[in-house]
Amino acid sequence: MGSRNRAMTCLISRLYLVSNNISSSFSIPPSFHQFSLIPSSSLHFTTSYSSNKQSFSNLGLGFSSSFTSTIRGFCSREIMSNKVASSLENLQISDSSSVTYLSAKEAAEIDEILMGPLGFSVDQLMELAGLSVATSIAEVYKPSEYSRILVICGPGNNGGDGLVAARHLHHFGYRPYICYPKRTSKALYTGLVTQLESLSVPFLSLEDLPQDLSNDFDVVIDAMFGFSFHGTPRPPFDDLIQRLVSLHRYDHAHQRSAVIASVDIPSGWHVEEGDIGGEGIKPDMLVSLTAPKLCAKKFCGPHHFLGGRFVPQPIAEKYTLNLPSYPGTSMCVRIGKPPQVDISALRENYISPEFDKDQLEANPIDQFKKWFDDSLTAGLHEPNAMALSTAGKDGKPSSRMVLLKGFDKEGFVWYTNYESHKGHQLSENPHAALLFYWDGLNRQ
Ligand SMILES: NC(=O)C1=CN([C@@H]2O[C@H](COP(=O)(O)OP(=O)(O)OC[C@H]3O[C@@H](n4cnc5c(N)ncnc54)[C@H](O)[C@@H]3O)[C@@H](O)[C@H]2O)[C@H](O)CC1
Ligand SMILES: [K+]
Repeated sequence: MGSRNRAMTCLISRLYLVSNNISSSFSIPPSFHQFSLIPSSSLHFTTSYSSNKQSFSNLGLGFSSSFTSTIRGFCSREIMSNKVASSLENLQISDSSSVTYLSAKEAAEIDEILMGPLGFSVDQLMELAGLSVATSIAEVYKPSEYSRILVICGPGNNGGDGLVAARHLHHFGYRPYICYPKRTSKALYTGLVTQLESLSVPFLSLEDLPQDLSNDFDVVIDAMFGFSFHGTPRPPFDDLIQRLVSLHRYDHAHQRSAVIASVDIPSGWHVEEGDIGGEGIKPDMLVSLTAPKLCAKKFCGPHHFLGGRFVPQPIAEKYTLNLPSYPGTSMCVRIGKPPQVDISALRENYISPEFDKDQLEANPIDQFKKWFDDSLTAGLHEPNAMALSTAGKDGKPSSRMVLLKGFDKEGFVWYTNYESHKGHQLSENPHAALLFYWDGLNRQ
């Protein structure tokens, strides 16, 4: 007990249609082709279950004799197509080839405009930049596997972003360590250091750092230099950059090495030309801020994110910025294609509380209600989404997602058009199956 397999009890495995008169009251609204009024009538299923707990997996549900004829328009085709178009636009813009890249001069100009006529303070922008870095890391590297994070901070604002990111990562459940060898005495920076010290985040000196960073850290955040870097790196950053370069070599020699996440620019790279000699660091993640700089075109790692969700319209217009939209309330958005993955390795090890037959409600609908309430309380996304599987008289099965519209002792209700594929299949063969998948509760 305790494993996902056992906890995932199959609550309803088969629906049984008692009545065959489905076709009796089909009515397709005349405007169907214009308004996509999908539900012209409801298919209403009722249960005929056994109180014997053993028979759960053979639960039989019957077709309701009280056949309701509900018509519910939910979306006009025009609205739908606008929505689809705008999501497709976002997808296209996420293609890195259409995104705007800034020169070092443009990036510095934008900074000046933001902090001049547009009324922002550097503290504000740095806070948002650092939060974007922390959320980007949290999107890809989960604290359960990548808890130990070394943040190497440089002398300028890029270093400040690193200090802010470390604070947020601490609150997200990671264990950050800071290496900040060239500190400035400005109040903004001393404040950031005090905040981290008050959280007992350790500061490591250069001497404290192990030569091989992979032994002690899962992620190294490169917050050494941003868009004001020029020339070749001076000590002690030259050596620190070399340690990150060796991580890449380590990666080839061993199975697992610490991953590198660079803030805005991979440190040591030319801001516009990129890794000129080809001997620089090769980050796994790059979090571009405001808009990617030209060097980001040369970034080949698997995770490119954009952060700094503070660009006002006047700036976007002046620099004709073409950037991906941030989803919902997110502080970061992925640029470009998601990384190629080995599908066979996509597997989570679920650990669930024990669950056995003694805990089951005698009435399967009561059990369903318990679990459905749990999924609502947990705030799961669309807990009423269910896979409906049907097969026509040819026996070929089809599955699709539909939304549960209600349930009671009589059964489960959803709406469909009688002329739909599922409508036809159900009229030919009244057997069907429903499956709910409540991710996050490890239940189906
Ligand atoms: N609008 C935004 O997107 C914001 C971005 N932020 C971050 O700020 C950096 C740019 O910060 P800035 O202070 O201008 O410069 P850097 O951090 O890149 O570094 C300047 C620092 O480095 C020294 N330096 C330059 N070259 C070398 C070298 N070859 N060797 C050693 N040291 C060097 C220089 O003397 C300075 O001391 C941007 O990239 C974002 O990360 C803001 O946080 C918010 C707004
Ligand atoms: K950097």
